[in-house]
Amino acid sequence: MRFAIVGSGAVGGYFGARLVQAGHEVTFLARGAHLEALRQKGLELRGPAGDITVRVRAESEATRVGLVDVVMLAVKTYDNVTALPMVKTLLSQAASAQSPEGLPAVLPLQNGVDSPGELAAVVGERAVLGGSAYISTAVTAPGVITQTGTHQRITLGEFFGDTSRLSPRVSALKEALAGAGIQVEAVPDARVTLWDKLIFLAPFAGITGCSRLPLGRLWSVPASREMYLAGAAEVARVATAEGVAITTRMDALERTVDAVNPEVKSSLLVDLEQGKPIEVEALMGSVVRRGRAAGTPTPVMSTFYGLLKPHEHGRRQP
Ligand SMILES: NC(=O)C1=CN([C@@H]2O[C@H](COP(=O)(O)OP(=O)(O)OC[C@H]3O[C@@H](n4cnc5c(N)ncnc54)[C@H](OP(=O)(O)O)[C@@H]3O)[C@@H](O)[C@H]2O)C=CC1
Ligand SMILES: CC(C)(CO)C(=O)C(=O)O
Repeated sequence: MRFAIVGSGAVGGYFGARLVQAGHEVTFLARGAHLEALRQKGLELRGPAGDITVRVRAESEATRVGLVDVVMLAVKTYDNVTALPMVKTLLSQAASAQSPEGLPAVLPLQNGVDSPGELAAVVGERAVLGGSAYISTAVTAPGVITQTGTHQRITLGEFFGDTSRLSPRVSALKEALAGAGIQVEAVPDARVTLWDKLIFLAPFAGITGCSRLPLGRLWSVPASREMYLAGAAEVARVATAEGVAITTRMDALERTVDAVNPEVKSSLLVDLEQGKPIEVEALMGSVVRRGRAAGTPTPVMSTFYGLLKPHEHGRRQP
């Protein structure tokens, strides 16, 4: 398959490199020193399974890519404003070459539940899938992506249209990903998995970000634990109010958090500590706005939102 990766950082770079290794035709859209490193030295993956370097095709301009079957969108959500026009260019180049399965398509791998809608506003619903990444990676130097732990998984499915069954294009993409050694789960309705992840992640990012503490210090304090669970219940109620058949059960969520390494910080807290912009809109703002629209109160998530919003741009100028 022909892939373009828009945002070749921690997530896009990792999964893109696995696809290159499996023989797929992959173009990495990147910028700055990372782009130069990808061109000069290739993409280096460091991790528990060993270190590898793959030679890659890296571009800064979407117009130079040519025909693709799948675009993976993996910039931070606050960079969608510059990334979505690139996705539009990539898909419009391939629009006349629609396959019987319904490709080309775009697979967002971002956190939160807003990305498919934001994409659809730019490229139309038909091309848009829903996806989530479960991995812990970071760009640790230009051209270098370091993985912590061994988990790496993509969940994908349809987000618009017929979400009652696995679509042919989801099945085709699942095969390509699985063939590249990526753990992959294909689901009929990606809205469910995106919301299930947000129920866990939004209050986790909120409480660790506001307290500047890793999970373990919070989870052992009953008042903090209650606050996390109240936030999670708010996100779950908003999902239900939107008609999404979430699968998260609160007792199971508690067990999930029990099992998380107590030293783990949310990526939002890591970004805050490093003075980087944070995905406060995609994680907290989205829940607050959607709750308001559905008439579902979100007092805990609104508190996280109000406390984190001033840090939205980090040290970057808005
Ligand atoms: N990292 C992880 O372990 C996980 C991340 N996620 C989610 O995945 C998404 C991506 O996160 P992550 O991979 O960590 O982010 P990164 O910052 O590591 O990677 C994003 C990359 O996209 C680049 N980029 C942004 N805008 C453009 C543009 N217009 N043109 C070219 N390149 C661009 C960035 O460049 P620059 O550095 O110059 O800004 C950066 O290299 C987020 O929504 C995150 O929440 C989900 C699960 C796990
Ligand atoms: C929960 C965690 C740390 C898992 O990698 C995550 O996805 C995030 O904080 O963004």
